[in-house]
Amino acid sequence: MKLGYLGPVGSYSNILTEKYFAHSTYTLHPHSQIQQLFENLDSDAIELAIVPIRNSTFGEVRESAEERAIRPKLRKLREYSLKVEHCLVGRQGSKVEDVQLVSSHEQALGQCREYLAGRGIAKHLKASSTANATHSLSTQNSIEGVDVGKCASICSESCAGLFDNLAILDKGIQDNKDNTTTFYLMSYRDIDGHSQSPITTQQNNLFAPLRRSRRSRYRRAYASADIHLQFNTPRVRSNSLNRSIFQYLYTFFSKAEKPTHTQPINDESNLHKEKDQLDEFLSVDSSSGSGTVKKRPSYHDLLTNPPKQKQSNKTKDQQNPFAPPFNRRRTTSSDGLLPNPLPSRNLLAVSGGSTTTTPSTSSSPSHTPSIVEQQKKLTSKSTGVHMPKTLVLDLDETLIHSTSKAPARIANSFSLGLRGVLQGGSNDGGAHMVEVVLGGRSVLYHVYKRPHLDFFLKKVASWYTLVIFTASMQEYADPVIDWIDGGRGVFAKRLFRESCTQASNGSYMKDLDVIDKDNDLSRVALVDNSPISYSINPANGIPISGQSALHNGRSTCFRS
Ligand SMILES: O=C(O)C(=O)Cc1ccccc1
Repeated sequence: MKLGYLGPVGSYSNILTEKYFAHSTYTLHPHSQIQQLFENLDSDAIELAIVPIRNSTFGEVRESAEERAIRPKLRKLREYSLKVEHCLVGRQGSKVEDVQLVSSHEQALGQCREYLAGRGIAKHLKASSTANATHSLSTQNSIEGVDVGKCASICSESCAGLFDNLAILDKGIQDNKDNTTTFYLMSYRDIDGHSQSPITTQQNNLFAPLRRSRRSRYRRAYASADIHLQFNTPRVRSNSLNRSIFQYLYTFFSKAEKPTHTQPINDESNLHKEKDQLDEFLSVDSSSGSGTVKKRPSYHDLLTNPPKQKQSNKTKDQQNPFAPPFNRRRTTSSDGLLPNPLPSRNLLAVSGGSTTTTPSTSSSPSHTPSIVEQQKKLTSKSTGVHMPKTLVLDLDETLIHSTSKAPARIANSFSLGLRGVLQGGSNDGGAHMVEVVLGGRSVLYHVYKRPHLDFFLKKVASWYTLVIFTASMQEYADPVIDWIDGGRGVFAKRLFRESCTQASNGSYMKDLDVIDKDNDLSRVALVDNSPISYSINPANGIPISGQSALHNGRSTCFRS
């Protein structure tokens, strides 16, 4: 069987291919471009291809994602992991201090970014593979006008050993010592009788929004599989972290796939289920026609045509007669009405009845070790170069939806005096009840989790430091956060209304410097349904559709 890989000899794809396929069943065919691999699969010139998919440090392999995206019928048969250790390689006699230009595959450059920055190696040249870059270093006199004595490449140790005139200048230069690349074995065929349904369709829909220029290609390719795509690219200014979080959001479930180099992939249904969960989380509707991506509101849409509850020109607080002025914590308003503990909604104040104590602000049951503690442990092992990334999450309409109106079907039980019981955290009608006591009066909120919130939090908590930043009041938000945290300790920090900055029009903005003024903002992103929230740090914002928009007639959207 003909198996293609990204060559030439010495590339990481070659190392992996030799490791698993060096026997008589396969003839190995190096390719100089990832795109060629896919085209040869299309034309049947090769039956199988080893394709680099993603890296633990630098994320998705862009070309592979793009090529997979336009081939919904291509199947993943197996998955392999390769630990990747990079060397800086130069001509014999050259020194690290002299290197001005480094060439390699963009993945390798990305995986060594901090190393290169630390040594002032500023010129980076992308090559089709690590081995090709190294081959050029060996054979050319200058690269991009820089004398080859001042050039280097990044490749494996075994690749460096293939060239007599080259020497290893430094070893283990990847930023993350535990640097692993995942490869897929891909084919249009059923190999070894493993019948596979195409798995790429849904994932690919998720990649598709990333590249505007490729849309017509995607559209045509999908149309041939009777899948009709709609595109919507949220127009956010990006920094590398929110790009990577976008990538995560779009490819969430590819991370959930298990390494299967010894087993065929046969848990398709799980993969699809998990992907559906993400779609729902992101309000991508995969139920309306196979693989159709429902339009998510873009950044621009959100600014010009905000979700319903924000359509008025009035500020969040102006809309709400109960809202207190910013930065003035009080328990009663001057008009004697209850202050609004939430940032933006008109509330129905529920009065009367005996008041119960608001759950304590730090009442998370203690679990040892909590996710945050586990993460701290991991971080303390990491080098100073590897600072954790912080994912800041808005609360209302991003993670939860709440209302102070009793849903019709539970209104009766509510009036029968269930409140005392519910306050302890029971569910009724899918809602969790939170009683907020302000100024001696209480309001009961029905709080609904965004679908699959628990799964989402579990996943992101293992990758990022999580912070809740809400424009709601602490008295309301704390018990809600306690509930969604469920004693896991997923949130490292909680920031409330008093940490917001109020704009001249009264709306609340979230200045990310508040989290930690020494924090490097390139490592912080804020997921928020309201673009105003990240208007101080627009490059750090990740829009997400507001949950109440999802609520329209789709009660299943809010499950606990
Ligand atoms: O260029 C190579 O050697 C490849 O096979 C792609 C790649 C690059 C960097 C890490 C892993 C795979």
